[in-house]
Amino acid sequence: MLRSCTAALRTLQALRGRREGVSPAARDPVLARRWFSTEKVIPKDHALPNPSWSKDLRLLFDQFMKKCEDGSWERLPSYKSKYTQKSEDFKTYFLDSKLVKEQLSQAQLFTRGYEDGLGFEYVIFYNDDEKRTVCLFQGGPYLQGVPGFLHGGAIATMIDAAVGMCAAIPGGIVMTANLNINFKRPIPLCSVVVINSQLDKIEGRKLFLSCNVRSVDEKILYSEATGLFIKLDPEKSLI
Ligand SMILES: CCCCCCCC(=O)SCCNC(=O)CCNC(=O)[C@H](O)C(C)(C)COP(=O)(O)OP(=O)(O)OC[C@H]1O[C@@H](n2cnc3c(N)ncnc32)[C@H](O)[C@@H]1OP(=O)(O)O
Repeated sequence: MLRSCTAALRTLQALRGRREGVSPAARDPVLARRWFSTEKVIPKDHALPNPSWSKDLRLLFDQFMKKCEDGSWERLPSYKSKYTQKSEDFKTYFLDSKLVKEQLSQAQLFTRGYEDGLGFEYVIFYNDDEKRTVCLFQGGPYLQGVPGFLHGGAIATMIDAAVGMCAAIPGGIVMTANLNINFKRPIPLCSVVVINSQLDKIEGRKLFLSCNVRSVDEKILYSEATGLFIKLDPEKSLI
């Protein structure tokens, strides 16, 4: 815990130490090359190890990557901001698509908005046969609620994201209609937990899911949740 917190704080200090009044491109030759080059920038996949990841998180990541080798599990990539077909599909549910386009150009995925190690560090794996996801999550120092522990809203966010992926893969364009969480034990800051999500049933446009959050050794049950996700109706606008 201490080591991953230290790595996160080092990132923060490095950011704070940057000289003021100098553009990011002037500070960073790699960034400058990207800005002034015509080559296409490949978005960074954040669901991969970085120096802030603790030993526990790396170990679990390696175990799941092994499980991916026979194709039963799949690692889901994750981007800060990436304009995908899904973003395009979502647009059709908004009346004012010009406004949406402007907003989307600046938009970032909420769970990827922090520098490495400070907020949500996670990777989600999906098993299609079992219609379930496993999310390996390390909550950084910026997610504190009660001193030393994760904020309930941060836990809810991560559960929503993990369960949401479990619903979105079979369901397509879905939104959370209901999320019910029981917080049973506080989660220590910078520790690693495993979020297991399961698709229980589909009734028309409704997808019912359940979820639990456990310690790496599975001995502690931190939270349990159920979620209802609704597949959007192409005939209905959201606004
Ligand atoms: C890949 C992404 C991962 C990230 C995951 C993050 C996901 C999110 O956080 S989404 C953001 C939070 N959610 C929202 O903002 C959604 C706000 N809600 C809405 O827009 C709408 O209520 C919406 C789209 C969910 C459903 O609206 P609509 O399509 O009109 O459905 P509607 O016709 O009212 O209901 C469909 C069925 O669901 C049921 N239902 C809808 N809402 C609920 C609810 N809260 N509880 C129980 N049942 C519900 C209805 O009773 C109906 O059931 P039936 O078919 O049996 O009659």
